[in-house]
Amino acid sequence: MSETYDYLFKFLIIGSAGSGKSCLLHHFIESKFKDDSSHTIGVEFGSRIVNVGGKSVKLQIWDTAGQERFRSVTRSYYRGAAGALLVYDTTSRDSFNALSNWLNDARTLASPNIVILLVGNKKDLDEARDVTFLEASTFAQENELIFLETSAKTGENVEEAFLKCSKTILAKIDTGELDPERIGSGIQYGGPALRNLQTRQRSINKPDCGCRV
Ligand SMILES: Nc1nc2c(ncn2[C@@H]2O[C@H](COP(=O)(O)OP(=O)(O)OP(=O)(O)O)[C@@H](O)[C@H]2O)c(=O)[nH]1
Repeated sequence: MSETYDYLFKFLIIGSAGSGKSCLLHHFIESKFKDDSSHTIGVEFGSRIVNVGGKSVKLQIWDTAGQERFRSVTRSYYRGAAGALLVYDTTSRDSFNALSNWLNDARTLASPNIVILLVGNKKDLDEARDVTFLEASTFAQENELIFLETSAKTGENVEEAFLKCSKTILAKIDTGELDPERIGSGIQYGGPALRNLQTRQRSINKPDCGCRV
């Protein structure tokens, strides 16, 4: 069955091992907590169509391994991402301290206009909290990131994280700050918009691939 959507966005989930990236993806796709999650080997993939401000958007999401030994593999998936969830664990200062490195990788290896949402996960473990909301929101402000705390266990703010990132990308398309037609933008048109684009491409004698992610 063919899927119809207005846009397709390539998303990444990055951050330290054990911060809950796979559980966030699983909750977003399956609406439940993955309680037997083990370390990701390389990358995993999920996709879902969401409605954002009246537009249907297919999110193509790459969940990357946080372990250092997979860094060279995971880095190769950064290219052409439109959005990223940069995840730390609110109960782990080490995962918070590592954010600058992850951010640097995302900004240098993915699209320069990538929209990044900082996610403080494991919000449900408040008694074990090691990073305050205030210091993380200060970090987010200093680095021009959107910020949310989530729990992949209870599902709190999981949907919101993906939707907020998508909404920001759509707003940037509307203002012209992001150009879906730029190769490597991490954005594709779907449905009628894609057909129009392909017709235009054919008329100027370019290959009809429609693939811009
Ligand atoms: N209490 C609680 N535990 C969580 C939450 N999210 C993940 N976990 C647990 O944290 C551990 C690591 O979760 P994963 O999703 O596998 O972590 P990851 O970031 O994908 O790890 P890597 O694949 O190694 O990079 C698992 O034992 C999860 O059950 C959460 O929101 N709350």
